[in-house]
Parts: sequence; structure tokens; C-alpha cells
Amino acid sequence: MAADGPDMMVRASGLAKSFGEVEAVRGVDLEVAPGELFGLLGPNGAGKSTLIGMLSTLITPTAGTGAVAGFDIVRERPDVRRSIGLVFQEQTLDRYLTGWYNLKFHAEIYGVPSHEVEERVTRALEDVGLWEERERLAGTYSGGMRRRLEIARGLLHRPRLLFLDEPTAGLDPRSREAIWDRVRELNEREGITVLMTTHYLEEAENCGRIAIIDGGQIVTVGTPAELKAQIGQDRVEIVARDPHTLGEELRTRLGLTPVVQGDTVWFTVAGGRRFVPRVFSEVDAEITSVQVKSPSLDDVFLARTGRGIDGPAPGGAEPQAGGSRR
Ligand SMILES: Nc1ncnc2c1ncn2[C@@H]1O[C@H](COP(=O)(O)OP(=O)(O)OP(=O)(O)O)[C@@H](O)[C@H]1O
Repeated sequence: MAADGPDMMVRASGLAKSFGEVEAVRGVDLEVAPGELFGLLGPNGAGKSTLIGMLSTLITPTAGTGAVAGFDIVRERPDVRRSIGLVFQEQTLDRYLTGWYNLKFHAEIYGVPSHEVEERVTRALEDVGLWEERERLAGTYSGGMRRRLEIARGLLHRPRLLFLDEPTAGLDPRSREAIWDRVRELNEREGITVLMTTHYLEEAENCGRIAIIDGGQIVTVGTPAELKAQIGQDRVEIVARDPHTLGEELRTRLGLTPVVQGDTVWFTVAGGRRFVPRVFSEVDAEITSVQVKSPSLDDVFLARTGRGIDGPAPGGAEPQAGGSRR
């Protein structure tokens, strides 16, 4: 790595991994710049963990190449490992040690110089807001606190890049928010590059850029705003006294394909706000209220993959190839 650091913190080209018949990751190209807070968004089984596993050198790729912090993920494994912090979904803390000793123990095992252990453990606990709780047994921590302790552990060797695999999965909203506060701080204040996976759409909104991954392939990459802008359509929701009549009028007089749900009729259209006056001038049905909603990441996911993030893959277990739906 050059003294001033690599131009890309993560670079993958055609990266692929098969487990027997299962093509978990099918040729991923990805670039993450230093300082980014980057999210991999995809449903269960999309290949997120396998991709992070390859980038963190724990899984050997079947094909393609990758570099992390400027080091090759196959030929320069120790250098990659020194550059990254890893927080995986499985919990591996010792419940019978205090927060402090969990970190001290880890620092010693992983070769942090002994005269630096105290300072690094202190700093890592402060970084995740657990300094006050350092004397408590990890087993008495809440789920959110344990996850923060794991993040602290991932920071002990001062990595430039932090991989977080579903860091908030299974946590309540308050704990999720606390984790996010810390992740944002680490990213903004400390300049640590963060590559995280999530299947929560609202969390993906917090990332600077996201890649939507489905069926082992990246189907689109961009800032949340860019991805939403590409959809180009707003959702107009109209509550009406007689929604079926309104739906029929929207179809026949304005050429729309509205959906009637209860007392609401909705449709998508480019420039929704500018379109609404036309609805009022063209239809006779009585309208109670109108709402225009900009596209959400849910809409982006639907448009890019053909289903909602929690929905089943079309055609059963076989993952959907992204290409045909772009
Ligand atoms: N060690 C393995 N052996 C066999 N198949 C595997 C292995 N690891 C992952 N897979 C399969 O590869 C595909 C991608 O899995 P992966 O765990 O990477 O997805 P994911 O997006 O991280 O999902 P989740 O959010 O559920 O962890 C799945 O079909 C999974 O069953």
C-alpha cells in the first residue's frame, strides 16, 4: 500500500464463489473509495455474507480478483487482515468476562503490543459508548450493547476498513439507532471506511452509496438519491368516496393503470406533483385527499429485482438473475 493509501479501499472484479451447485456470488464488480459508508442491500441468501467473506479473506473465491486496502485478497491475506476489522452475525463474545476483559483478552491474543493494550481497549470502549459499562459481565449486556462490544473488538487493531455483516439484525429500534450513531461517528470522525450488509431498507438510506445485490449479482449501485431518481416515477395516492369509479376514470380518461386498495387508489407517474391538477380537471369522482410520494428504496428494489426485499424469489428457490430486469 502506498504511504498515502490505496486509491480504492475495495476493488473487486468478476468475483465469484460457488458452493458445489450453488452459485452464491456470480461475478461481482465493485469499487469502494476510502472514507465511504457503503451498504450492500439484499434479501436473505443474496450472497452478501459470501461476498464479505471473500473480501475479508475467510472464503477463497472460485473466480475473479479482489483487493482490499491495496492488497490482493488471495495472495496477500495477512496484509488484508491487518487492514480490516470484522463484525459478523454470530456472536463470539465471552459472556463470563467483563466488557473490558473481552477486549483485553482479544487484544493480547491478536498481538497488540502490551504497552498499547490499555490505551486501545479504552479508546475502543469509548468509541462505541461502553466505557461506563466496562466492568459488567458481557452476559448481562443487552443485545445492542453486545453488538457494540463486538464492533469495539473489531476496532482494536485500528483497521482502516470495517466490515459489518448485518450489525443491527434482531435488535430493537433504539439499539439499532445507537449502533448507527457509532458507525456514523467512526466513519465521519475517524475516517474509517465502512462496508456493511443489511436487509433493512430504512438503514440503507443512511449509507453514502449502496449496491443492491440479488441472486449473487449486483443489480445496481449509487447513492440512495440517485437510485430513487433513476426510477423516475412518483406514487400518487388518492382517497376517494367511490374508489372504483375513480379508478375507472383514471384508466379511461388519463390512460393510467391504477390499483384500488380499500378506499385508496394509487398509481405511479413521472412528475407526480405536476400531474395532480390534471386528475382534478379530468375526473368526476369525489376526491377526499391526495398524497404524492417520491420513490422509496423499496420501489427501487422492486424495479431492479422484480420483487419486494422480503418477497420470495420469482420461480421458487432459484435465485433471480439481475440482468433481464435492469
Ligand atoms: N458454506 C456454504 N455451503 C453451501 N452453500 C452456502 C454456503 N454459504 C452460503 N451458501 C449459499 O450461498 C447463497 C448465498 O448465501 P449468503 O449467506 O452469502 O447470503 P446473504 O445475502 O448473506 O444472506 P443472509 O442475509 O441470510 O446471511 C445461499 O444460497 C446460501 O445457502
